[in-house]
Amino acid sequence: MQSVLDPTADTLSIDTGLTWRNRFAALGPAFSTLLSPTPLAAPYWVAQSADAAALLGVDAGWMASDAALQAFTGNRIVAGAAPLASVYSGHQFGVWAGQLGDGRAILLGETAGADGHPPLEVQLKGAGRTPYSRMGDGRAVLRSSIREFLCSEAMHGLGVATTRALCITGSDAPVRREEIETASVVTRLAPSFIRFGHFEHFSSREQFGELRQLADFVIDSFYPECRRSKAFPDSPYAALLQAVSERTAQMVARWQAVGFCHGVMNTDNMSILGLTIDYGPFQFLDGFDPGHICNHSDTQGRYAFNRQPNVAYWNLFCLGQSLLPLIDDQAQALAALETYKTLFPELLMREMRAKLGLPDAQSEDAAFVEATLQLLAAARVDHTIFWRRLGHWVAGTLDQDADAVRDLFLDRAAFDAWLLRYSERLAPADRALAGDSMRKTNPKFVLRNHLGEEAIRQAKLKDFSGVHTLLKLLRAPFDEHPGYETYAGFPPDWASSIEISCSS
Ligand SMILES: Nc1ncnc2c1ncn2[C@@H]1O[C@H](COP(=O)(O)OP(=O)(O)OP(=O)(O)O)[C@@H](O)[C@H]1O
Ligand SMILES: [Mg+2]
Repeated sequence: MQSVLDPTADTLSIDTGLTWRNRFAALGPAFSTLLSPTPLAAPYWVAQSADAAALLGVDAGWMASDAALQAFTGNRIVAGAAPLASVYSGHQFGVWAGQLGDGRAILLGETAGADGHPPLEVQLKGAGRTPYSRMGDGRAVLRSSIREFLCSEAMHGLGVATTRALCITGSDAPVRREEIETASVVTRLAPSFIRFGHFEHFSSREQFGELRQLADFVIDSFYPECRRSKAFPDSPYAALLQAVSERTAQMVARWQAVGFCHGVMNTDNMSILGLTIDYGPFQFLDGFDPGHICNHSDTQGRYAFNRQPNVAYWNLFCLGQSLLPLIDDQAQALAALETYKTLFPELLMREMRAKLGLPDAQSEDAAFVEATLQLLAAARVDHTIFWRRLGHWVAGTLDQDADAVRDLFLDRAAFDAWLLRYSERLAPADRALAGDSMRKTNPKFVLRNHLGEEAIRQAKLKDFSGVHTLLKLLRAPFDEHPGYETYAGFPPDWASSIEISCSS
């Protein structure tokens, strides 16, 4: 679908200073539709991530220009880019949904990368209708775009594999959701935006030539070691399934450790590179509730916090099924998937040991971690605050007698019994060292719903300072940031009534 550009606008293409190579576009028309974004009236800047700009290698001065604003809103053609919408399918809430595709995210293209900057795909989310928009309007609203922008950069700050966000622009153009809101575009970056759903698409249609082409592209571009796999010397595709299982295990283990609930783990929202993708109804846990459901539309709780590890396996299984025509041996596919089942618990245990500052691995650690989580769950103790305060107690810098941690629990006796057990386990550790490493894995700042809501409320009034402040804190969430204590505090009472649904 070729959009009609504003005839009064300067239609000369914009030079971003980047070199483009657009490999996904070169896969051919079975994979995507070439099209231009649909311009938005009178765009304005909401925020930019200087870190993401530095990663991409785009000039900081140029990012301040009107040309950048127009380019990243999709209002002007970018020289050298080959914009497109890709086709994928997927399972949504456990049910086969058939064809989906980029209904509102338009891939500008892929940079060639140079001088220490990796090649990256640049994608505009909310840039207009595509052949895959179905009933949708191709737009994203300011509210959800701010959440996506901030959470992308927050997750990177937390050390979670994720798509990145370069910038966010807004327009007063109205967008109808439950109420009339305004349009926004988030520019996302990733080495690739290919999802499990891309594979499911071609497999389900028995387009095995395209399936192989896609798998070869992913292997040669991102997993070249799969051609030399020791475990699967005869099948690079089984090796690919294993490699994706590993990356997914790493991603989900880190989610669980930081208390991140994704909310829509459909197979079309699972990255083939193991990146967190699609920040919709996500939530960081406030009080620790293992069964927490963050997506108001998820009535069955399929994507509850403690179900995420199993859902990831279910999704990998779908990917495995879609790769079967290439692997051609069910036992090999199952063996590749088995990697997730063995690796995930190991990685999660490693994360939990780090959170606890344990100096080594012992056989009773699993039971101790379980007891710790039960203690937190029983009192719905604030997840982020507990771990952060624990680190301070271990380091002995603040809170020598653990009062600040104890205060989080109603059942003081249960806490003291736990603390005794913990102290014994910690005894051989260098406390200063342990406390220091705990504060490098247990963040002080996470993007809690109420913090996002407050920044969104201001942004709707054209005050973007709340977004900028959150970005400053969340890009470095382990730092103390003196003066910003309120952003690290307990959620207000109204936070529990925030309802985040799929509407975005
Ligand atoms: N407003 C919209 N207009 C057109 N298509 C949409 C819209 N909202 C969602 N879709 C499409 O519906 C499908 C599922 O949406 P989902 O919420 O998972 O993705 P998304 O948030 O749009 O984007 P992404 O997964 O790229 O972050 C996708 O094909 C998506 O492109
Ligand atoms: Mg999606």
